[in-house]
Amino acid sequence: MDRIRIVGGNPLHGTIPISGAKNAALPLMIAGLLTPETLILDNVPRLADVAQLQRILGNHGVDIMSVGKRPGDGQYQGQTLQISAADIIDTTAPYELVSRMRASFWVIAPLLARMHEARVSLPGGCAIGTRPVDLLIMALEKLGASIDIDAGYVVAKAPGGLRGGTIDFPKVTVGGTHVAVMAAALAKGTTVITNAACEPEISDLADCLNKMGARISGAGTPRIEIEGVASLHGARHTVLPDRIEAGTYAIATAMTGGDVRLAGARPELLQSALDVLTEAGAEISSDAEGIRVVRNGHGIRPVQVTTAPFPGFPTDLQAQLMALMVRAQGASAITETIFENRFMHVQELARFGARISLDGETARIEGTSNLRGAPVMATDLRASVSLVIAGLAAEGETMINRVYHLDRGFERLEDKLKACGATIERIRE
Ligand SMILES: CC(=O)N[C@H]1[C@@H](OP(=O)(O)OP(=O)(O)OC[C@H]2O[C@@H](n3ccc(=O)[nH]c3=O)[C@H](O)[C@@H]2O)O[C@H](CO)[C@@H](O)[C@@H]1O
Ligand SMILES: C=C(OP(=O)(O)O)C(=O)O
Repeated sequence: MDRIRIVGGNPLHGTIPISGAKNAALPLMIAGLLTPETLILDNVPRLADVAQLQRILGNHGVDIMSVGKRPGDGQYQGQTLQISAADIIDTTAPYELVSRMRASFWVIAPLLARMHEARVSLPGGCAIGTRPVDLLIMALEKLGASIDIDAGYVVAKAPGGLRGGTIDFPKVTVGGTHVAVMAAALAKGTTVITNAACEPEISDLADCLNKMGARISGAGTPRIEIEGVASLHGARHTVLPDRIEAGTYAIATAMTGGDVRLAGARPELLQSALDVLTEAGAEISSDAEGIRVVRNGHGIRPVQVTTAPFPGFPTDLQAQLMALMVRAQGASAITETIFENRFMHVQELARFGARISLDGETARIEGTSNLRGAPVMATDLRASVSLVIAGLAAEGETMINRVYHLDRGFERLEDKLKACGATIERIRE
């Protein structure tokens, strides 16, 4: 299993190109199941999760062609995927494929909408909480599906096709909203979703579906209205930049000091995180090319932050912010409200000398300037990268084990950081 070795202490200087968003690319690829025509997606990141979803879609009979680099493309250019679901040959998504990734469960929506049946294993994904799918099931039931759980599989049927309905989510759910939007796109009649997730990845999915002939309005607000259509056609869409990757490198720069341009990042996608970083003492500016993060001279100020659905501070940046606060000049507090078990990084950060205590859903962090490199274990995707951030600032060597979590969500992480002066290498085993 690969490991990552870091020798900390170098400030970051340079430009980091921001990849297409994992959490947008996955639902967009799944949306390819909704049409027999070809969906072309540009700027798809080269990630383990994308490769895994290609296998899952392949199992349903989807033909996926990856167009490699063309002359003139930059070193970090995302790939173009041509997704053709002309014939869906299998409506089962098996445990062996689905258990590794949360988002793969969402294939249930297009399969049900187009084929009127689906049998999908209950999902896996990052171990950050129980992560039930009751609200996704509720949404499909509101659109007329009958659902049974059988031997670990969700078996969904809608013999006459789905019909529009009213879906009021009691809790904001990104996956629930993706599923409801995809299913409703091909349902007969109008669907209204209230308390919908407002994450930019929802708007990206809706934009793409509208290019495919769907009639969706209000995406990006808590009320989405969808007028179902009989069929969707092919389209071409560019995946939006990854706000979590951008936020991660912004935090890394604040952690080490330095001056980094995040090329292609869009500030409006992560304003709450940028505001927190400004409060912590980083200088942030942006222009048409991306975001610039600078921290020179002065230290890191402590902050009090609570995670919340978009536009609040994202839970997917909580671990990274905690790594930063480990080095703050004073005491900070971070409250996690989205997932009940998303503090797995706390015990690993302690190996660097971090002083963190947990009090229910709040972590209290006593900052220290004395971080020492250590052997650590990556536990989930964002926790893993928080260890990279700590390692970049710690004195001496850090060895991160189990980096396959990182490869799920960060494209060429070592290359991007090395280009900005970090001492970081992958040890392949
Ligand atoms: C692939 C992807 O895009 N993953 C993101 C997505 O995950 P995901 O879509 O799984 O997260 P949700 O927004 O659905 O989860 C939010 C909360 O709702 C709960 N819940 C969800 C569904 C359900 O049926 N019942 C239920 O109780 C969850 O346990 C959690 O406490 O949004 C999360 C919240 O921004 C991010 O951290 C993940 O990176
Ligand atoms: C939790 C994440 O991914 P998933 O929902 O796929 O587990 C994430 O992207 O941080």
